[in-house]
Amino acid sequence: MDAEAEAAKEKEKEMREWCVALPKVELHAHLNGSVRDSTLLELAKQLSDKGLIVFEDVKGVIMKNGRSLQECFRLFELYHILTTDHDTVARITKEVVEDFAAENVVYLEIRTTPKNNEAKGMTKRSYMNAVIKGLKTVEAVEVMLFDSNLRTDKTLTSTPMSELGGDTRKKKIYVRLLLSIDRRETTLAALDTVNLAMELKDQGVIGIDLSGNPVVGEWETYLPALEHAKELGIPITIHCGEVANRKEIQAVLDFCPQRLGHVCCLNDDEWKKLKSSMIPVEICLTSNVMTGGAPSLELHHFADLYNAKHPVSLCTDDSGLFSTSLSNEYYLVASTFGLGKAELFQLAQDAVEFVFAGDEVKKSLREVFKRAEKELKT
Ligand SMILES: CNc1ncnc2c1ncn2[C@@H]1O[C@H](COP(=O)(O)O)[C@@H](O)[C@H]1O
Ligand SMILES: [Zn+2]
Repeated sequence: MDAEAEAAKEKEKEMREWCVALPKVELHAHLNGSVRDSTLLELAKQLSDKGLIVFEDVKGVIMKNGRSLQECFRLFELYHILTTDHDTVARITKEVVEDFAAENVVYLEIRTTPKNNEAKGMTKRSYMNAVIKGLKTVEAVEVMLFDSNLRTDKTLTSTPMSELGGDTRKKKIYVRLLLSIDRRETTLAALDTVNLAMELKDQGVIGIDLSGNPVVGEWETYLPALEHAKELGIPITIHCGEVANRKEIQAVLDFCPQRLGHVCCLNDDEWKKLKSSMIPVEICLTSNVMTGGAPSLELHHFADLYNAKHPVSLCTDDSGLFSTSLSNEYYLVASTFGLGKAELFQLAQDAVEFVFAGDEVKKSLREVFKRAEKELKT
């Protein structure tokens, strides 16, 4: 390798490490899309030992690189076969939190679809109990799940950055849950999910998401549930424009949720409407490029929104499925759009304002960033 290539490699390494050290806020992460490959393979092996699947076939699918949008939803079918029993749901939740905390995510909203599965004796409520149990078993890091943590925790605002960033002592991470309505669900099932979110609001659940295969289902089916959530004052985020469904994109923009995911296939009028709405957008670069929502990283609509000073927050969507991490998404923004460290820091910090958690949490997170600014060289 010549000296120039060597220097470029060194520079990339330094920037990647800086992106890991940067405190980050993750607002769009699906639980089952964020499972480690090693865990999926282990679960597949167990089912194969019981003769329920053929390990080699499943391994090929899990490790495959191609991830078209429709392939993703076929993969989720497989993931759900592997993960949907109470103990495994608790396990993957624990691991997902640990993985995000390990790369200095200081606030994490995990979204997941509560599932009924009669064969496993699972109801939407028992599925969520397993998720919450998983959060409580995290050991590698201190999970701040309740607002009451803030009253008992006097140390967070005075915790040195070194503790939040990869030191031997326990790091802290705020975790909140969003309940996803899957586009395959009926109106009644969607309403059940909203009611469950309300029941679990003292257990870390703070919002509702609409997701699932964008070529399936009708907006009118979920609307009563989304309106019910709005009436109850539950914050809502909606997957918008993963495919060019004009009628639905219009309806979503008119609905005015608190946040939007993706916004890939908007036409000029919808784009204008989005920008004047100032609704924060969860940007998922790798996911959009892999699934064809954006033609390439270079041509991703992040640049347009960022330059227009539209509120945006970088997110992973499905870090397991797309083999990415939030630090990698920040690195991609630096390497693709030329943002420097000061701009990346600002981008990470701005996301604090779009979290669904309350003012006390925001205040603590602002403190985290204030301290980090002094310690992280920008
Ligand atoms: C790639 N872009 C995407 N677009 C739409 N929905 C997506 C998604 N990625 C994930 N999901 C939604 O999240 C579920 C998996 O996590 P949970 O079982 O809920 O934890 C998927 O089944 C799908 O409904
Ligand atoms: Zn998503």
